Amino acid sequence: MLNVDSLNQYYGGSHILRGLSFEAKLGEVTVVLGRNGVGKTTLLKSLMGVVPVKTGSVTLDGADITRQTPYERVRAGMGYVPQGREIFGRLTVEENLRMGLAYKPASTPIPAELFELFPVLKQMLHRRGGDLSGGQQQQLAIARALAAGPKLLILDEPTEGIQPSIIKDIGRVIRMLADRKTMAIVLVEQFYDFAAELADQYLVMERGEIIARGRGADMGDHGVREMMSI
Ligand SMILES: Nc1ncnc2c1ncn2[C@@H]1O[C@H](COP(=O)(O)OP(=O)(O)OP(=O)(O)O)[C@@H](O)[C@H]1O
Repeated sequence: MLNVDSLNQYYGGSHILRGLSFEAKLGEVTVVLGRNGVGKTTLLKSLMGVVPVKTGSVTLDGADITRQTPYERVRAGMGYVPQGREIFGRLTVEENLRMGLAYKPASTPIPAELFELFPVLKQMLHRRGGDLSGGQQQQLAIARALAAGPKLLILDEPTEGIQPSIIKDIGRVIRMLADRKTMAIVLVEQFYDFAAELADQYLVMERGEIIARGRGADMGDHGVREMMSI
């Protein structure tokens, strides 16, 4: 589904991503772990085309998207939930969801399923995004990314600053989406327990490199929690 090959990324003279290669498969949650500043967000921004890839390639369903704009990537089937959610605070929940359908004809309805996944959004449809709690905003950001029916969903620390009950709800939705086998999911996460519960595959990053990888079920045996806390 998603293939990343020898990806290198720089900010000015700093070498941020160092030859990353991995595959994210349909029906699987690929969790990317690592401490602050190791390059996880930069990796996701590179996958989305928010920062241009220096060298290496990104392939989605066999199509090389390395040089595509973020807009083209959304059209190609990528959905992005950025760190910090980036909800439009002055727009309503409905208008935020419509943003996720921006490239479709204006008459395209908001998929009813989004309200089944996140019932709170239905109740809040006409409220401003900025008036929602952090957890509700996170659910809105995920729903917005799902609106156009992506085949790859990318999430950057969806549990950051969110209360436990909503973290559980978000975890359930991510698992359910993966189990449908119509989507690949790449999840950047620092909350180990949440990551371990969802991971089919894990990657651990350190200073721009993948230093460990394996199946989610083996994270405990492989000492991944300890890698995060050193
Ligand atoms: N726009 C930028 N210009 C220059 N350096 C940057 C920029 N954005 C990030 N960096 C640096 O690149 C490195 C990787 O940052 P990145 O945000 O990708 O890490 P991260 O693993 O996502 O960390 P966090 O969990 O804190 O978000 C850090 O050293 C950071 O200071």
